[in-house]
Amino acid sequence: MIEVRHLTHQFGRLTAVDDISFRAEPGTVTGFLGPNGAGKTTALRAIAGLIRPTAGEVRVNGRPMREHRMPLAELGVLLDARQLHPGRRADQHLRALAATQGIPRRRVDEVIELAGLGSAAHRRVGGFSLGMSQRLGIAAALLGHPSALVLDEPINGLDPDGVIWIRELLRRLADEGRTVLLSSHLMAELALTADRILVIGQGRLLADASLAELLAAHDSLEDAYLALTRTRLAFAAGHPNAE
Ligand SMILES: Nc1ncnc2c1ncn2[C@@H]1O[C@H](COP(=O)(O)OP(=O)(O)OP(=O)(O)O)[C@@H](O)[C@H]1O
Repeated sequence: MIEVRHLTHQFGRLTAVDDISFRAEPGTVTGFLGPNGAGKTTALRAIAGLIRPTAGEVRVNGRPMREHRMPLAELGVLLDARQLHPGRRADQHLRALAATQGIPRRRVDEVIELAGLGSAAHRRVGGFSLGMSQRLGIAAALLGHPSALVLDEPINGLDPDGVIWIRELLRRLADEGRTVLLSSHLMAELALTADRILVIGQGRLLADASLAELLAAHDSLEDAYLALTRTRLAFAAGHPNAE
């Protein structure tokens, strides 16, 4: 379970995340949708405990991340898949991460297989494509069998097989009772993957609804997204034609 209460984060004068509250529940794939610069990554970083919010709080399985003794077992995180030491081999990277929390080496082999990286495990990550880096990031996120996951744009760079692979993986993880929160710009893909949709614009939460609710009110997730971002953001800006 991921609980976000009145989360606000400012970078100097810029309010990147503005008083958002929501829950991502176990057994559910929750999709975070919003335009560039809406605040998705900042919110995910705050959930992962990588930045301290200006206001509000975030709990993962009942506690802030910094209070968990075995963080990799609580929350798997994929943020910037490219931010790895380029000279390290994929298996070395995963082994080093596993060693920080006493995760056995056989789990490293398991996640390498699960991510389809078997043939690339001994290659240096500096030579990886974006899709391979994403697969490695997902392998790392799964290392500790976490009960919750936050994945920032995990579909970016994946080939068609990879897109199907991650769709099925996220479904399976949710069906196992895990909490899955991912961001994506790919609305058609989110419509196939997510059970619940959070729409964020200019740091604010514009919608928190099940996919079924959104599709009952609109022809597609894309229509729902466009309607929400146009009318709510116009309203927030005091636009006279806003609903
Ligand atoms: N480290 C930082 N320092 C200053 N401003 C930042 C920093 N990180 C993000 N921002 C700003 O905060 C706002 C929200 O950025 P964020 O990356 O969270 O959005 P996003 O929804 O993830 O966007 P995208 O879809 O483009 O990845 C943007 O205006 C961005 O420029």
